[in-house]
Amino acid sequence: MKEVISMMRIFYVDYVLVTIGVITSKITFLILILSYIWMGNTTSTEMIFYVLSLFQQLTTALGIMLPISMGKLAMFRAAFIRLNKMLQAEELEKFDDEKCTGNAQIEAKAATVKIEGKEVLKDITFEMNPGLTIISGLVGAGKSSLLKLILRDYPMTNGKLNVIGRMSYASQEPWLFPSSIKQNILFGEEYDKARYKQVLKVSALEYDLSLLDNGDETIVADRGQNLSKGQQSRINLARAVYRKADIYLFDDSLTALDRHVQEYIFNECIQKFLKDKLVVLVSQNSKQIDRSDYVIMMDQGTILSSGKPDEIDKRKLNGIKSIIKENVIDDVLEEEVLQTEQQFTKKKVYQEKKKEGKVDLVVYKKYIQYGGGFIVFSLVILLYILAQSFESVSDKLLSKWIDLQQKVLDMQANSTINATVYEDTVTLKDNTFGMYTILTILKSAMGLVKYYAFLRFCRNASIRIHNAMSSCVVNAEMKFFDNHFIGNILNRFSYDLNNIDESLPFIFPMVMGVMIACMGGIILIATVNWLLLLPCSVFLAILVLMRTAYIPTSRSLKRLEAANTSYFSKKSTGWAYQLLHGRHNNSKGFQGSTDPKKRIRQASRFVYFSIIHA
Ligand SMILES: Nc1ncnc2c1ncn2[C@@H]1O[C@H](COP(=O)(O)OP(=O)(O)OP(=O)(O)O)[C@@H](O)[C@H]1O
Repeated sequence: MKEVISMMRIFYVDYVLVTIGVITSKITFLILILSYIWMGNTTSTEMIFYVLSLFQQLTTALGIMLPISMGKLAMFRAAFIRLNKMLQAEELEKFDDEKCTGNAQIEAKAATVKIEGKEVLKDITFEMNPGLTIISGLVGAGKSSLLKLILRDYPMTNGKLNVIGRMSYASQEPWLFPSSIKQNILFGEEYDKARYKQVLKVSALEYDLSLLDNGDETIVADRGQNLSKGQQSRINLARAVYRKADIYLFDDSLTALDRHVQEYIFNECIQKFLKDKLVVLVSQNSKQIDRSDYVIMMDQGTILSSGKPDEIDKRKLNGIKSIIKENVIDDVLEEEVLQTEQQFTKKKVYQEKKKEGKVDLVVYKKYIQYGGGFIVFSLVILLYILAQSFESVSDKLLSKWIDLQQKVLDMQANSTINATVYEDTVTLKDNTFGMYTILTILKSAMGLVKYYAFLRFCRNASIRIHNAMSSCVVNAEMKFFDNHFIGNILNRFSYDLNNIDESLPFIFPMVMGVMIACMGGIILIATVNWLLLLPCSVFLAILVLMRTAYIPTSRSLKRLEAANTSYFSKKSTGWAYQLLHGRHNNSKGFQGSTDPKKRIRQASRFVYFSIIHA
């Protein structure tokens, strides 16, 4: 609500500037003509209206565009300052990991990490070389923190860390973004068909994808709701494996999988596919520990013991083993995974669709109701009609006054003219001018009043729509959030509300102004010479024809853009996650130019602007 009020203030300032510009230009025109006549020049109605039409063009540039540009300049300044502040923000330490080096090593010496005053890692010393290193330990021992230290996500307070080689990381919580499964795996990396197929195989995804109608083109819903936990984990893992790297860091990536799948991935992926790489796996599985090359056991942020599996302190290993999930738990998990996997093809998720045809009348009706109702809306329209009547009558009076002025000048030149007739003409001329001046002031005041009334109407509508939407979303059943992408919901609050809050108050008065001005113009023309209505109706017919071609096209393009914008809104939530957890992958992530939704959105936007200017 505060935002809407602030935005409306900007509009008020914009419109006051524009109205002042328009009023000033009208008064300037009046002074210009007066000065011209008072200097003894003769005029005619044709000439005055010709000058008026030229003056109106000047008014557009100086009275409308200039004040608006000044307002936009202020907005540009504010945006520029904010952007600059963001660009000047402190950066994380950079390290070049663009290319694989072919050799890999991680070495830490007395590394300590302190977060918010707490020592998360203490005096960590190790050396990891190609082969499988398993980090094990109790819950909260510091395993994930150690991976984050290697990724340089956690800053070191003491000690040294040296990482050689390109890294790839799979987080403990599977992270998926709303796009196809394929895009989730590629994550901006080049598509290599052979490697991709191989990765699907070693990540045990081939069978799952064969169950889906669209295979790997199936869209992943928000938080991967249409996938089982196991499938999410495997896609998360496949993404890390697909990336060509020297070092692979897997944070508890296999735990959510059933026993057989765990074993399959451990054998096929970790032990075979990545056999020459430096692989770090967080695991508490004793079988995996036994088959690793190097083990680091952690407790309370320190390394309890490290070395080859048969070298490490068995007593400590036994302590760890006791908390390892037993097969009984694995079996329960397996059953759960199977159940969810059976459901997975049945789940229906709402898909954004482009609407067709005209906007329903009920939409306009609702908007008017939110703005204050039909009576308020009629009053606003009445103000517009009143302002236009003043405008038309003042134009008429102007032409009458010019004719009378000319008549008076002619009478002054002709000495035989009757004095009473002369005086009557002068009085009529002065009265006409008086009326014209009053109407010019009135129409200027009416211009301000009508804009203010309209903006208040729009502001009320915006606030009420916003409140109604918020209350609907807040009170919605959980099912609503399960079936709708968060991006769709966000899109309603950002893109769509933005159109209502910002575009409508600007465009609607313009449309009404032009419509009523056209009607006023036609009436004025009819009062001068009704025969002029004939060419007028030809132009009107051409305009209506152009409108019938333009409106459906622009409406359709706007809908296309909106339908594809939701996709970006939902990705933006992924972006935040990527910033937190995927930064180290240095991935191009969502920038992939192959994204069809992105292309459709950009193309529809471009065509829309092109047809507006055409
Ligand atoms: N960003 C952080 N801010 C504050 N404390 C943190 C942060 N990261 C980790 N810690 C703390 O450090 C300790 C180790 O956490 P970490 O997640 O590394 O443990 P873990 O061994 O991976 O646990 P789990 O097996 O449950 O994943 C915990 O006590 C945790 O609260």
